Amino acid sequence: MLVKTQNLSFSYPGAGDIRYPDLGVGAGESLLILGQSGSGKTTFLNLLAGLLTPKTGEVQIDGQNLNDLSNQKLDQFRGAKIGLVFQKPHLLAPLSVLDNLKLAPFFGKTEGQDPLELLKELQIQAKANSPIQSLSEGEAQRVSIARALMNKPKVILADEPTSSLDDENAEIVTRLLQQQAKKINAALIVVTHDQRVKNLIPNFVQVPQS
Ligand SMILES: Nc1ncnc2c1ncn2[C@@H]1O[C@H](COP(=O)(O)OP(=O)(O)OP(=O)(O)O)[C@@H](O)[C@H]1O
Repeated sequence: MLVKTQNLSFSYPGAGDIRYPDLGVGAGESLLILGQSGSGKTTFLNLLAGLLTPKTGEVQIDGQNLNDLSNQKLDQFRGAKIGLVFQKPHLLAPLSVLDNLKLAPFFGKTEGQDPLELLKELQIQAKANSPIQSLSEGEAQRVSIARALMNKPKVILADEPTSSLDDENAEIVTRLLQQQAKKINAALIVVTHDQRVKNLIPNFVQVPQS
């Protein structure tokens, strides 16, 4: 299993515990995280990425228990092993598409994939030298997927990646995420409300744990 969780719970100060189902996601597998608004889905992704520390339980990514890593080691581990995709692409607007992609191996201290090859697969190679601020939302989201894939992560975590996209782009983005995850044999975990994504990825867990 590339992603394994056990007995995870979390609480924000002054709020009750959120309890999470145990997960096991293998190489090339995709899983949706479903649940009502405010149920704790984004918190779950942040726990899986090691951006939050659980109240109880543990997360294992590629055999590494995140609780056992110092903050500095955790940052490095995340950069090398985890690709993150958010609802709105967090890209550096004045930089070109290519320069945004090149930042990922720099921060992850990895060699990285060939960014031009990746842009070709995501059908946006024509935009390689364009500044991010000149892209449409669908194009920018594809660039953020390319950036998440640059270090060939073991795990791809995506939080509502299609919610600001029209039907055509939502389907393109979901299919590209699945194809790329399969190609690099990563585990893909997607938080979504989006029926268009649910139609393409059948496996899911529900938050909170019932
Ligand atoms: N930084 C924070 N401090 C305190 N409470 C928080 C914080 N972030 C989230 N919460 C609360 O924790 C609960 C879970 O939030 P979370 O964002 O994980 O839910 P979600 O299922 O992703 O919601 P949505 O589907 O609306 O995005 C919510 O009640 C939210 O208000």
